Amino acid sequence: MTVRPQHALTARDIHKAFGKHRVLRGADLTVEPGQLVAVVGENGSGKSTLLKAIAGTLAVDRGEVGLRGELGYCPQDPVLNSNLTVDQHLHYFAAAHRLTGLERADELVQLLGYEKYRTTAAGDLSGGTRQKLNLTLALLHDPDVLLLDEPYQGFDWETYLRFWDLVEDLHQRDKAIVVITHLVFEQERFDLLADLVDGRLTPRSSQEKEPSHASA
Ligand SMILES: Nc1ncnc2c1ncn2[C@@H]1O[C@H](COP(=O)(O)OP(=O)(O)OP(=O)(O)O)[C@@H](O)[C@H]1O
Repeated sequence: MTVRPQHALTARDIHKAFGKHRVLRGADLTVEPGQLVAVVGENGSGKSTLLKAIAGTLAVDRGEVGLRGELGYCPQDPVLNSNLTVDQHLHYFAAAHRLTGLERADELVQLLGYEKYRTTAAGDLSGGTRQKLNLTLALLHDPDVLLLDEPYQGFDWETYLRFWDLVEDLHQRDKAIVVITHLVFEQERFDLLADLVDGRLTPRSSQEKEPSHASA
């Protein structure tokens, strides 16, 4: 008997208004393990609101979210403690995830190229380096479902390329990944592009790709 695997992520009929401003008006998204999805849309269309809703950091007015496995969420604005060093952040987050070692953290710090700032307080880091730490913290526990809100902001070109290598590695390892991006020229990287327009997501077929097995 073939058992259909559960989706990694499902968001159904998500509604969110701020006062009279109805930002999300029935957004649906389904992502399978091993699928890389881009959420695109104009400034203010509600992309960050959608990711916050899926991550559970923002209460929705209506709708349901289902996640399978562990979640890693990289918000647009780094949530860091200015007084703590990079290493302290890594230790605290590792402890919170009950990790026994810092191997993955070391790997990510090296890959993103900011080893020399490990003893620097987050408040003294540049914007790009803060973002590197933000991304490292989201990936530290090797989550199954990843929500990345414009994760490469402030990255130099070298780091930007390494970031996409990292995403490709996660993609190959069957992680379900949702990335908010404005970079339309990156669209060939994705299995699915979903346009957020008028509070709803519409899938966009990406060029000559194989038909996708997930849908927005
Ligand atoms: N806490 C809030 N209170 C009131 N309005 C909000 C709040 N958060 C977001 N909004 C409004 O909701 C709309 C969608 O914002 P959101 O940040 O989700 O858009 P976005 O698509 O991520 O934009 P960008 O591409 O500029 O990052 C905007 O008009 C924004 O001003």
